[in-house]
Amino acid sequence: MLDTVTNLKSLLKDPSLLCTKALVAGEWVDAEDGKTFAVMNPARGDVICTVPDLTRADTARAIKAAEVAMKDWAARTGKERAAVMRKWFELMMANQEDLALILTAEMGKPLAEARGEIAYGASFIEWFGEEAKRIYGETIPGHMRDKRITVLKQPIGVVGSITPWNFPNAMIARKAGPAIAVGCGFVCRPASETPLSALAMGLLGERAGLPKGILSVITSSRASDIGKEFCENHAVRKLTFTGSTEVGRILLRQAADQVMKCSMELGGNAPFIVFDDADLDAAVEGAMMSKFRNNGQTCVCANRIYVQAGVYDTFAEKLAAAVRKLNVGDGLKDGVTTGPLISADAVEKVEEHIADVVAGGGTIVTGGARHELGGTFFQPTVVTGVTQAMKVATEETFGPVAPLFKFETEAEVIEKANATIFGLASYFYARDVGRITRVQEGLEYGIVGVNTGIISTEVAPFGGVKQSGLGREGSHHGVEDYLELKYVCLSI
Ligand SMILES: NC(=O)C1=CN([C@@H]2O[C@H](COP(=O)(O)OP(=O)(O)OC[C@H]3O[C@@H](n4cnc5c(N)ncnc54)[C@H](OP(=O)(O)O)[C@@H]3O)[C@@H](O)[C@H]2O)C=CC1
Ligand SMILES: O=C(O)CCCC(=O)O
Repeated sequence: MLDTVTNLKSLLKDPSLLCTKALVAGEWVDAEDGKTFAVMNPARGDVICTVPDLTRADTARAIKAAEVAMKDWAARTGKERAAVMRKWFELMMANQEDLALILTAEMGKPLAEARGEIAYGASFIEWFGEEAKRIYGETIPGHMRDKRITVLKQPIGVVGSITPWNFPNAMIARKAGPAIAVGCGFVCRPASETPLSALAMGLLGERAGLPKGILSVITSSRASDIGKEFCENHAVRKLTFTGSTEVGRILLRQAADQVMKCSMELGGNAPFIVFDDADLDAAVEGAMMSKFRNNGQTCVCANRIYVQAGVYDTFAEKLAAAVRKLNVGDGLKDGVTTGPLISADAVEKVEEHIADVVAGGGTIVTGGARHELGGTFFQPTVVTGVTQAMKVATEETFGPVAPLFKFETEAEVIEKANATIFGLASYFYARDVGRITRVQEGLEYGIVGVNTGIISTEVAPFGGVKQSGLGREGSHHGVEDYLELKYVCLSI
């Protein structure tokens, strides 16, 4: 174990970024009961280090500290808060390489993608820091001659955050950014698989000048305990969650008891549609990015690829050729494009989906099995002959499997694309302007990528409809979920 810590530390320009204590109420601490849990490297299957396994009581301390600290923080001007956030952004970018190394070690994505995620995460801190200066209220013409109506926007209160392992930095940044920018205290509980990126962000936030207690990082293997503390502690006024729809539902039920405002960024089942008038090479490139980014482990990854009959075979050949060029391996090695899956469970789910396609009469064009590297490495896979009756049509695979469905007409594919409880991201490739307009309007999704496989940016509202979630993250809309409106009626 010590060897691995030393190895990772020796790669870092600033070894102090590899934190093995938790950040609670402005102090770097152990768990109150002294327990710890191990953080694994999914590419090597060994332990990187251990971190404190914090309890509900530790979380309650962090919440109390956030409640106290936000009084002064919220009273500062937007410009003052923006200055601290600017510094935080700059420190994240100055330490991009170290943060990326830590991220790849604990999560497995290739280093180039990890660098991209750090820049993406930092962009939310930068963007929302700038928004801190623009939290405008309103005046409304009075309803009587002697009445003046104003609407104030005030920070909602302490925010509890629960995030997944697939974006250990960016998912926290796009919640912490708006919360802290508008003046809230923020208590985050990163996924138990990936606490190290969160701790490093916490350390840089501290160095940037965030006041003690404004940001706590609760490392814990006891996810449901921490979720309960967030939902039952009266000081917490907002819960923000990214993860599966299943856990989102549990948290929404729990949060109902104290009528807490919730943002939920949940599962997806993204359709990726290729029409026969599309630029096929561009569509293949877009599908590669959308499907295989993060080894298929994002909620906006293409999950169902619908290809119009006339171009189906050609598209399948071109996609399979591109997939065969992917280089699977340890994300820390040069030239690797595709890391391991996060866990043995994830591998099993991928295998289950492929077996279900084959049992239903589908064909494996490339891949289809565990990778010779062993562990949780899996061959990037393309399957054809996929139908709406198969599991991949309704379940999120969260892995490197591109299932190709054949369709004939525009109306048919819109109906099939919408036949899901999810509604996060969708994509299509076409050139006819009438078709582009009809299809973007017809897709029941929070996000539509037209002739692009990448839609993520801090300047646009990210979020889903139906059972993919509630609320939007990013853009000027992203601060609204962290604010309360106060209507003031002045009689003169
Ligand atoms: N929308 C998205 O981006 C994501 C979607 N998913 C989907 O969910 C599937 C399962 O992935 P998984 O990571 O297990 O997602 P989960 O929804 O189980 O986990 C997300 C976060 O919630 C925490 N959590 C789990 N149970 C509870 C609970 N009862 N109360 C409070 N917090 C809880 C987890 O903690 P811990 O780390 O300890 O488990 C983690 O931090 C994936 O295969 C994918 O289909 C997953 C991740 C992200
Ligand atoms: O998987 C997620 O939860 C978010 C996808 C990352 C992004 O593109 O913003």
